[in-house]
Amino acid sequence: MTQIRGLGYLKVQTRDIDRWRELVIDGLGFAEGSGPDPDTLYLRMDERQARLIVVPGDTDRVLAVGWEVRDQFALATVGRAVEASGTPVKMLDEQQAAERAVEQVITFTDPAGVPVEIFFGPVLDHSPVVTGMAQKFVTGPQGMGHVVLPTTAMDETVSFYTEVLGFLPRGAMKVGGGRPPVRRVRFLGINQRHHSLAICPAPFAGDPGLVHLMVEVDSLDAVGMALDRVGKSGFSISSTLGRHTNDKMVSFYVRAPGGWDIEYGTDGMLVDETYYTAEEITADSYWGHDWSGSEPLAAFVPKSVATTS
Ligand SMILES: Cc1ccc(O)c(O)c1CC[C@@H]1C(=O)CC[C@]2(C)C(=O)CC[C@@H]12
Ligand SMILES: [Fe+2]
Repeated sequence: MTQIRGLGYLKVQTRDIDRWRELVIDGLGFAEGSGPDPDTLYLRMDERQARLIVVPGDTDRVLAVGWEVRDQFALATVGRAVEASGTPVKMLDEQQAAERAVEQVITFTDPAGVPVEIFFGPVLDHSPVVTGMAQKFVTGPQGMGHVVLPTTAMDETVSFYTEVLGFLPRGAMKVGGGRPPVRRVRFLGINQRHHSLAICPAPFAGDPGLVHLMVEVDSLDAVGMALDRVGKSGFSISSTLGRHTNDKMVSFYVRAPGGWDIEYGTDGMLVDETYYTAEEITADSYWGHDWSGSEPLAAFVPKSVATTS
């Protein structure tokens, strides 16, 4: 039984904070919050102080994938399991926890090299969440959404998340034509959201360390309006609107500065663990999701020619 309850927050660094602001606030309708650093973008989706944190810097990369546990006892259990697996764990001090607006947080690096944080006790902001399209983000017991992480060490990374952190397999899809040696994207879940994490075999590790972040909203109209807005602002649409075969989400993907995507969707299914068995899908979508206009993901091209904006 996993202790992890959901994706809690995502912290990224970017070279283009102004463009990030246009994307997430003007385009996707995140609510602007506030936090300790005046130059950092704190983005609210719900009663949390921040779910998405965008920090200006000299590279585009993931700074932390934050996973939430119930309480201090669950946090200690996860910390012991990670240590026992041979991965060194650091407990952050009170000030570092306060910066993250949580009570307590531990950090370590996963086998893909992604910085992971496990926390409990998010600090709430009870002021109204004023979103750009009056939409509500679907969070709560399903967490913030999902992330897809690239890895050059597929087996180690999947073992770590399943056997050490207790993520549950939620199916897979063959990639790269499906010919031997067969490679699969693996979807992993920890709550009723079909997947909170997917691990994707990629040829290049390192920055940005992300394939995409998915956030879900409560109406198709908000998805359509966001698609219009980011298109008008000149952002590259990596994938057109479509419905996924596994989580049934209707979504589009927009390229963020840094060479990775934000998936913006609605109508995702709820998994009933009593009856669920892990499936292998043979198409990513029932309709739509045309990736043909996509600029290459940074995780799929060598560093020197990576698309970074
Ligand atoms: C197939 C699928 C199901 C549900 C999702 O939320 C979802 O994001 C996907 C696609 C995952 C993934 C991607 O986003 C980038 C392009 C990828 C790596 C592929 O080339 C196959 C799987 C795709
Ligand atoms: Fe996704």
